[in-house]
Amino acid sequence: MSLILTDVSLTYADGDDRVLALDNVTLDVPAGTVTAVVGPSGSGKSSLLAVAATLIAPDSGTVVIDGVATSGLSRARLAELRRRTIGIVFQQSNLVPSLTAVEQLQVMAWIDGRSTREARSRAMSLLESVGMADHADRRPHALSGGQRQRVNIARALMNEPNVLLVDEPTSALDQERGEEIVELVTRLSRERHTATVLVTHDRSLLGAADRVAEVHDGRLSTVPSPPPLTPSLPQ
Ligand SMILES: Nc1ncnc2c1ncn2[C@@H]1O[C@H](COP(=O)(O)OP(=O)(O)OP(=O)(O)O)[C@@H](O)[C@H]1O
Repeated sequence: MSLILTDVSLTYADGDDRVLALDNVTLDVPAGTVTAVVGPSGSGKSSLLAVAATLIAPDSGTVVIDGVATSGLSRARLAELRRRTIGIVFQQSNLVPSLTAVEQLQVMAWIDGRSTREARSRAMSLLESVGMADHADRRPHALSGGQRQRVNIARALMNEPNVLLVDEPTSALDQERGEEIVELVTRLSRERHTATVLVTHDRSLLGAADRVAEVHDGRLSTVPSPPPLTPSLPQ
């Protein structure tokens, strides 16, 4: 299944004027692939993610998720679609301070009305797949920025979404941790067949993405992917 945006335009009210945030954007993200979206501040990256997440309805154009056209759906139906189909990793870690890593994930299943035992075993297996099984009982304050981001990513996958939207996952991390997070997102997207969009301002992190799309003043263009990063040789 996939995420398809076709001719999407979005404006925001700005006093008596309107700001054009997305200008006829078309993007097709197949299952199991990662499209990285890069662009300068204010170019429309967050707007693109918000439209893909069905959090903002575009002025025109269509968003089709898993074959479902989202325009005209009720708020309740959109909320259900988001819960079941879309995993979102926000730029700011929004883990609950009082919950352990495994509980952060379990909450997602509780909201979805699933059984506690099944939720715990799925949460543990996801933490394992992001390299955090040993830290399952730690609360956010006892985790590093990169570890918190791993828990965020695992949590976004808890309800087995077909679409994964990741907003600037590396902004609080150094280069090496940033690369690890992008590689992790790519591996998980392939393993779990998610159609993934990853927004970043840092082009040097994009070696792992299948495709890079560049956004400027709300217009999107696909650019050739950079070659994979090669490890530097010892001196
Ligand atoms: N709620 C809003 N009301 C009015 N204008 C907005 C609103 N949100 C965003 N904009 C404008 O829309 C344009 C696109 O903003 P957006 O946040 O999508 O860019 P961005 O590429 O994500 O930026 P950044 O990298 O700084 O987060 C900008 O000109 C911004 O000022």
